[in-house]
Amino acid sequence: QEISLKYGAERLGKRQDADMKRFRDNRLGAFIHWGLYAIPGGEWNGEMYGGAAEWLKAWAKVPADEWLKLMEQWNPTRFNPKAWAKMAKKMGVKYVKITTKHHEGFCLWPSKYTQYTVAQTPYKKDILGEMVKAYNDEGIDVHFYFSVLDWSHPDYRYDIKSEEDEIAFARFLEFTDNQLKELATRYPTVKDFWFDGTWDASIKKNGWWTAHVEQMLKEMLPGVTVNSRLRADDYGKRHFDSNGHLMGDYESAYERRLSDPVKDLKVTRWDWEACMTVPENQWGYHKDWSLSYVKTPLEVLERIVHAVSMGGNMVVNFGPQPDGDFRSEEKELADAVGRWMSVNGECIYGCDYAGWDKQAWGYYTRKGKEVYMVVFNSPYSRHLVVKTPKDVKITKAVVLNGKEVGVKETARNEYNVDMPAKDSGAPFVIKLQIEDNTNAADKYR
Ligand SMILES: C[C@@H]1N[C@@H](c2cn(-c3ccccc3)nn2)[C@H](O)[C@@H]1O
Repeated sequence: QEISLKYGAERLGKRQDADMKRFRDNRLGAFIHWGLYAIPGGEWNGEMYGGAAEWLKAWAKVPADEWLKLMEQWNPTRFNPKAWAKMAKKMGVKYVKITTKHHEGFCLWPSKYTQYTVAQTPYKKDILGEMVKAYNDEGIDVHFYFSVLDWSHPDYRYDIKSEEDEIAFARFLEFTDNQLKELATRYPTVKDFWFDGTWDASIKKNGWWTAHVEQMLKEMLPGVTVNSRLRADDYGKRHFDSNGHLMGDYESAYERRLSDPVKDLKVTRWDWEACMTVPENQWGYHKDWSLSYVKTPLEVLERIVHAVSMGGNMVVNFGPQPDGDFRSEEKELADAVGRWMSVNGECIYGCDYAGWDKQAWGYYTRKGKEVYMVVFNSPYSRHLVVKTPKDVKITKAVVLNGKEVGVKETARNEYNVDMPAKDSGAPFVIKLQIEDNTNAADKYR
C-alpha cells in the first residue's frame, strides 16, 4: 500500500522521450572537475594530503576566506577549450559533465549572485561559456555538475536547528535558485543537471525545494535530465522516494563503485549513470598520483563496459591542471580509450542490458536483435561459452573489425563460440546475430 507524497517521484518507469533516449544512448561521458582546488593540488602549507584534492579545504581545515584567496592565482594560461573538445571527441565520449561550482563555491561562470567567480580572477573570462561552445561545436553534449553544498556562502546550513537557521537557509535556497536559473538562461544547450552536495540534514528537511528545482529546470529547459541525487521526498528519503520509486530521471548513486553483474541485477530495471576516478579517489587535480592506485586504461575500459552491460552510463573523470592543460596520464588514457572505441564503439553506444547470464570471459551488451560479447578474459579452452535464454538461438558470430567465427551448439541453449584466429592482445568484441522466438512461444501458449 503506497503512501501519498507531495514531493515524491514525478513519474514511474523509464522516460522514453527523445532527450532521455539521447542521454541513454550516449552511454560514455567524461567528468571535468576544475576549480580553485587544482591550484594547491592536494598540498597545503608544505604538507601533502592524500584525501580527495577537491576536498583539501576540509582536510587542511582552511577557512573559506583564506581558501578563496586562491582566486588571485586563477589564471589558466594554457587553457585551450578547442583542444579539450578535440581530446574528448577522440576519446569517444558523447557528453562532458562540467563542475560549474563545486563545494568550495567558486563559479566557472561570471555569476551575478556571488563575488567568487572567474570574473573576479586574473583570467576574467567566462570559462564555462568557452567550454560549452567548444564541446557543442564538436557535437558533444554538455551536462552541468552543480554542488548545492557551498562552503563559501554564509547562509549555508548543515542542519536546521533554529529560527535563525530557517531564515538563513531560506536565503541560501533562493541564492541557489538564482544561480540555477542563471545557468539555464546563459547556457540553454545544457542537457543535464547533476546535483551533488545534497546529503546534509538541511536539504533532507527541504525535500519540497528539491522537487521545485527539478520542476523549475524542466520548465526552463524542456527535455533536460536531472539526477536522483538532487532529490529528497516529503520525509527526507533520497534517490528513491518513500514508496521506493526513483526520483529524478536516472539513479546517480554509483560513484566509484558498480553493482555486481551476477548478484545484483536490480539496476537493470531503471536508468542510471555511474562515475569513476582514475586514481582511487581524486576528482580534482592532485599533484601526486603515486599516493594511491591508478587504474590502467584497460581497467577504465572494463568499468565502462560493465556499466553498459547493466543498462547504465559511465562518466570517466578528468582533473585538469591549474594551467589549463591535462596531465600526461589523462591524455594517454583518453587516447587509449578512444582507439578501442573507434573499433568497438558499436557495442557501447545505443546499447543496453542483454538479459543473458554473465560468463567468465566478459560482458554482454545488446542493441535490438544484436548481442555483443565483449571479451576481457580469453579462456585457455579457446571456447567462449554462451548460454542463451529459452527460445533464443545464435545464428552467426562475427568479430568486430574481423572475421566470422564458428558457433557450435553443445546443449540446449548452450554454445561454444570460437575465439578469433588472430589475438589482438586487447579486449575484443564478437557480434552475435540471434533468432529470438520468445514472444512466438507466448503466442501459441
Ligand atoms: C562526484 C564526487 N562527489 C564529491 C564527493 C562527495 N563525497 C562525500 C563523501 C562522504 C560523505 C558525503 C559526501 N565525497 N566526494 C566529490 O568531491 C566529487 O565531486
